[in-house]
Parts: sequence; structure tokens; C-alpha cells
Amino acid sequence: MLTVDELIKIRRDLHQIPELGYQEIKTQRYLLDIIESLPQRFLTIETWKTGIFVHVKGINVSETIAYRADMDGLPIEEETSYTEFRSVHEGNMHACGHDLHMTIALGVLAYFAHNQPTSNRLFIFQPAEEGPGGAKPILESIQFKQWKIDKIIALHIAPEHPVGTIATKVGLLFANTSELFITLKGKGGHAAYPHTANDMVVAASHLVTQLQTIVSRNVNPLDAGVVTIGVIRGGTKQNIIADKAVIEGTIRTRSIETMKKIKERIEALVKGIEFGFDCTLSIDYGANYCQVYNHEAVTTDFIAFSEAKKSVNLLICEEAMTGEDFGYFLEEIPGFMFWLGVDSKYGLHDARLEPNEEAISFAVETLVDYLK
Ligand SMILES: CC(=O)N[C@@H](CCC[C@H](N)C(=O)O)C(=O)O
Repeated sequence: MLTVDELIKIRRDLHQIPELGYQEIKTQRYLLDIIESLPQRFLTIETWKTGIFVHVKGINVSETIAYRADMDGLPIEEETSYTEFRSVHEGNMHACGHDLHMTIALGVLAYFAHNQPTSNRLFIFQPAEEGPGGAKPILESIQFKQWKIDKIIALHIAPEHPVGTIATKVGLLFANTSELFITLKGKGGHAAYPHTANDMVVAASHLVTQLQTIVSRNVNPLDAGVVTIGVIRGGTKQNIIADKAVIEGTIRTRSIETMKKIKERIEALVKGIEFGFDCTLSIDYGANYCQVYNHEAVTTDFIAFSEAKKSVNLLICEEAMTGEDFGYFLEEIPGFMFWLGVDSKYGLHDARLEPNEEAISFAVETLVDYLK
């Protein structure tokens, strides 16, 4: 069993070593050291790329329930008030709570390493949730298939809810997502001779503005969609006309049809920019995640469990336009995801995110109770 102080130490240690998707080398080693220090009698440990599976053998097996935690950090320069356990990986931060997700999984796993569960449990420490995605290749792996999972569960921290809150719903919880990378190629030149060049900073600026019309003009207002451009990059010096620019963003929708429609509109606008600015554009949709859709029977059962538990403040929430490759597990295996309140003034993907660590022991106790 891990004590509250040990759990907090683990979270703080993990917080200091955020690594991007499929680079979670130190994170994997750190987790393995803890997992290997637990009683091994019921455990089978296997690594998968930078991820880990830990199978816990049950006493009287009738099913296998999987619990998944994601492992990767984000390319964000930390701006929290932390002084003693700030990220030591310059430019990277656990700004999406995966340090808490892993700590909670370890806490629950440690309980079952000491107290053999009735049925089997599988703990999945999954790389690359923020991109390019670890869930789909895990599902396709022979290693994962050997465990024959009957039910799967995961959580995500929710900065906007107080500690003690569990928020979830039956059906759609998270959106369909697609990354978006557009490269514009034109003709560079001297800043004083714009008539001899095709300026990709100007072309990219027009495109970014036009992309904003898709949700407002092409998506049914009663439906929902998001086109967010998070990066615009181009040029090398203030007096040189840029021959290249790059736009990076993400698309979010409630339905596959709307995702298709938004992509069609992007492609049409890209053609217009090519024609209008006499340049060449290419589109790469990067990683695409399917929606997170909570299965009715298991989610209803978890909602009833949470309602009956005095320590839990249960919220039936609305769906969000966040994405999660956990959706791929739910395409194949019954299960659900829920939000865990961590009460931070600053939200997910914010350099100042400071989750309340009391949420860790609350989550471990609640999940142990649900899974035992
Ligand atoms: C919970 C959360 O914040 N998830 C990420 C998932 C990223 C998906 C992909 N890399 C993309 O940007 O489309 C999110 O941004 O919602």
C-alpha cells in the first residue's frame, strides 16, 4: 500500500520529468522501479514501447477489468508557483494532469498487489495520449490482446471541479479530434521588393482568418465544432519576405459527418489560397482520435456506485470538446471515462495548472472501492 505522503512524493517526482509522446523513458523507468518494489506474487509486468502493462491475477476469476493511465507531458514552459518540484525538462510540463493519472494508477495497483482482487485487473500505463496516440497501437498489439479485457476505465483531471467531484455521463463525453498541419510554400525575397515575391506570412494570415469562418458559416449552429489554430510560424527576419509558413491546429466535432464536412471546407479554402496567392499548400491531418463514448450499462453502474458513496460529489456533466485516444478502447471494450475534480484556478494545457493533490488519495480510495 502506498501512503498519502508516498503518493504525493510520486506525483511530485513524476511532475519533474515530463516527456513527450514515445519519449517517456525516464517516466517508464521511474514507474517500473515502484512497480517492481511491490509484492510480486500476483503481478505480471510487461513493457510496451515506453508504456507498461501490469496484470494482477484474481482469486476467483470471472472477468478482467483494465484501468488506463496516460503518461506523456506537453511542450509547455512551466509557470506554476512550485519551487521544489518544478519540471527539470526545460520546455516540457505535465500540464494535462498525467502525473496525477499515473500516481493514482500506481496507488490502486499497490492496493491490489497487497490485496489480491477477486477477478483479474490490468493496469495500462499508456504513452503518447497528447499525440501521436498510444491507445490504438496498444489495442492492435498481441501483448494487449492476450489479456482479453471485459471492461475498461480511465479518468481525467478536471481543474474546474472541487476535490471530491466525479463528473461523467452515459454516451458522448469527449469529441472526435483531428490534428491539422498546413504548410504554405511561395517565393521569398527582399522586403523592399514585394512585387517579386509571394509572401507566405500574408497568405497564412488570410488562411487563418478564413478557417475561422468554417464553424460560424458551415457548421449547423445546432451541431458543434471547433477549429483552433495553435501555431503559426513563418519567416526568418523582419526584412525578408517569407517563402514558407506553417499553420498547426486541431479540429473537434461531435460527429464523424461534421469532421468530414470541416475537412472538406479546409481543403476548399486551401485551394482558394493557392489560387489567390499563387503558392502551394499541403495538408496533413496528423493524429485523429475517435470520440469517447461511455457505455450505458457500466457507466450507469458506476454512477449508482458514486451516488451511494458519501465521500463522492457526483455530477452528471455535459460532453466536452476535449479529445482522448481512450475513445479507441471504448470502441472495442465496454467501459467509461470520468472527470476527477482537482480544483485548480488554471485549466488544462495552462502553464500555471496546479491540481490539488488531495484529489490523489480521494481517487485511489474511490477506485479501490469500486474495483475490489
Ligand atoms: C484531455 C486533453 O486535453 N486531450 C487532448 C488530446 C489531444 C489530441 C490531439 N493531439 C489534438 O490536438 O487533436 C486535447 O487537446 O483535447
